[in-house]
Parts: sequence; C-alpha cells; structure tokens
Amino acid sequence: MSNPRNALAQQLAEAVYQALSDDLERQDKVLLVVSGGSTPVAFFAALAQKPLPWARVQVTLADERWVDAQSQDSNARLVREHLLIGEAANAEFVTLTTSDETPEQGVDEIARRVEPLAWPASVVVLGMGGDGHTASLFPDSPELGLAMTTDEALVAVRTPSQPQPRITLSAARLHQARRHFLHITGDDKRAVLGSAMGGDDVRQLPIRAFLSCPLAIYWAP
Ligand SMILES: O=C1O[C@H](COP(=O)(O)O)[C@@H](O)[C@H](O)[C@H]1O
Repeated sequence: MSNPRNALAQQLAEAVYQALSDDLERQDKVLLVVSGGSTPVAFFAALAQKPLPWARVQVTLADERWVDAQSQDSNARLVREHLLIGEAANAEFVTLTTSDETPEQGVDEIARRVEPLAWPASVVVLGMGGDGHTASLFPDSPELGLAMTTDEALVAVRTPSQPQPRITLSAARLHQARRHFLHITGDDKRAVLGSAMGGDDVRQLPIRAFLSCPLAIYWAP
C-alpha cells in the first residue's frame, strides 16, 4: 500500500509543476517560494524529477533560521540536498542568510538579493507548525505585527519559542504570489488548521492570514 504522505508529495509536486509550466509559457523566468522544516522532503524529491526547464526556475525560501548553511537546521541545506538535484540543480537558488552575526544586520543585503527575482512568485508552498506559525510568522514573535503589515519583502524576527533568530518573507510578499499551497501532515496539524478556520485572530494562529488567498490545502495523515 502506498504511503499517504508520499502520495501527497507526488500530488503536490504535480500541481506545482503544472503551475510553473503554465507561467513559463508566458514568462522567461518563474519564481517558486518553498518552506523548510521537515515536511517538504518528499515533495522536493518528487518536484526535482519533473521535466521543467530548470535554468528558468528561480527558487527562494519563505523563511530561514539564522544558522550556518551547513547546519542541520538550515532550510537552504534542505533545499540543496532534496530539491536541487539532477536537472533541478540548474535552478537559480537565492538564499536568505549572509555572513553577518544577526539577521538584522543582513536583512538589507538579502532584500537587495531577492528584489531582482521574478516577483510576483508563481507559487508559494507554505508549511505550518503545531503553533499555527507559517514561514517564520510566529504567534509569540514581537515582530509579528510588523511582518504582517510591512510593505518590505523581509523581516528579521526573534521568537522566544525558537532557538535561533530568523528571517521571513513578509505576509505582503507572500500574499502577492499567484498561487498558494499549504503542505501539512498529521492529525495534530489538521486540528490546528481546523481551529484556524474557526477564528480570525492572526496573532493567535498566523496561518489565518493565508486562508483566503485562496489556499490549496495538501494534507495527509
Ligand atoms: O520552522 C519552520 O517550520 C515550518 C513547519 O515545519 P515542519 O517541520 O513542521 O514541517 C516551516 O514551514 C518553516 O519553513 C520552517 O522554517
């Protein structure tokens, strides 16, 4: 019997492939924004197999932990190891860290790096944590209000619940995208999403800010 999480990853990869292919008929370059964490591994592996003209695909992250590129916690490392393989290694990957000590010091340089990309993104694939965070928009982050309202592309965030400082695309920049997908697994996250759908306070469950994008939900047990 096929693993439902692998089947979900294949379905999501097919949907993202179709979306990028559609936009590539009209645009020279397309931008794909992906999330990190643990959930996207099988999706990345499935997407990497798709016959895209990868040199015309730009990839960046919804968010990043302020860690070394080799760290197990690096979202960029996840993308490099699981998505940018085979033909997909020809994609242009724009990362969200610098050699600066802090994201506050690096954020302007990263903003200059991401600005030339092919915005609006064709596709944003969001993840969600058990606390309802998405990208690095955390309920307990003092910068959540700023990240939800700023017109800037990026915000440096410090979140008491998280071991490292982070950088995140702002809600405005994520909202701009043509298509939004949410990739989650497990009954616990389904319950969190159910709670999110039953209320409207984005400070409690930041995923709420994206529920009406519209958001294509990809869930498996
Ligand atoms: O910290 C993060 O968490 C979320 C969810 O990750 P998961 O491990 O529960 O799949 C992720 O979407 C985000 O990009 C990441 O930085």
